[in-house]
Amino acid sequence: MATSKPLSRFWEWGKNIVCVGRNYAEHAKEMGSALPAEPLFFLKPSSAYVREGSPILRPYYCRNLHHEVELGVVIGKRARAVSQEAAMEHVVGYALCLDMTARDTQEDCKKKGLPWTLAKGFGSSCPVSDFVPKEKIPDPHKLQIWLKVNGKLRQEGDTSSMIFSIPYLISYISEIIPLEEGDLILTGSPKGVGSVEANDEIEAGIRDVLSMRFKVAQ
Ligand SMILES: O=C([O-])CC(=O)C(=O)O
Ligand SMILES: [Mg+2]
Repeated sequence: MATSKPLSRFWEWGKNIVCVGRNYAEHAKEMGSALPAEPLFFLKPSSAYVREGSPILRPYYCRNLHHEVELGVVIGKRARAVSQEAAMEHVVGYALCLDMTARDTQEDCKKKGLPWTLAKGFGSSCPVSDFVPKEKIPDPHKLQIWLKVNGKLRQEGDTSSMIFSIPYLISYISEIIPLEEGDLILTGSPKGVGSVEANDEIEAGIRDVLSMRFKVAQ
């Protein structure tokens, strides 16, 4: 049974990967997008996970693969229409995640009014770090997340700049999508997203907590 596995291996049995978009004003601005009045979200399949040691694969139809570094929130207890006040009781921990995006495909989908699945949901579109238990992060809204490509800093953001807080996101999403143990919420990317090529090395981290490395392959 899935739930008998230790939580530190959530990516092996996590079901839903819910990704929040435009949750940092400066990233919405760099994309030329309006600020959302309510959270915008989309899904990745659970087969999108990649762990360190395996490469991020660029889908064959993509010519502009972008990195987005995001704080991931791991759900530890089923959440259905939970209040903001109760939301954090449903969190068991965190992970650092990359929302890998076929940016050219996404632009095309936006123009045609099509869903973002091809742009956001391909295999290996969700690299994840080790699981970090909730106790290790006293305040998830006071974290600095960063990302380097080939040693050069590209993204640096503070989770205090999120437009919608983690309790708000859990409450809002759980009214629409029942969240289950092992599900992961990606909380959106700060500014500085950009392209990666085959053989590039992405390093990303949560300052004072963890870092991770991934190679990009064709
Ligand atoms: O593709 C986008 O810009 C939306 C998104 O995922 C984010 O803001 O993290
Ligand atoms: Mg994103």
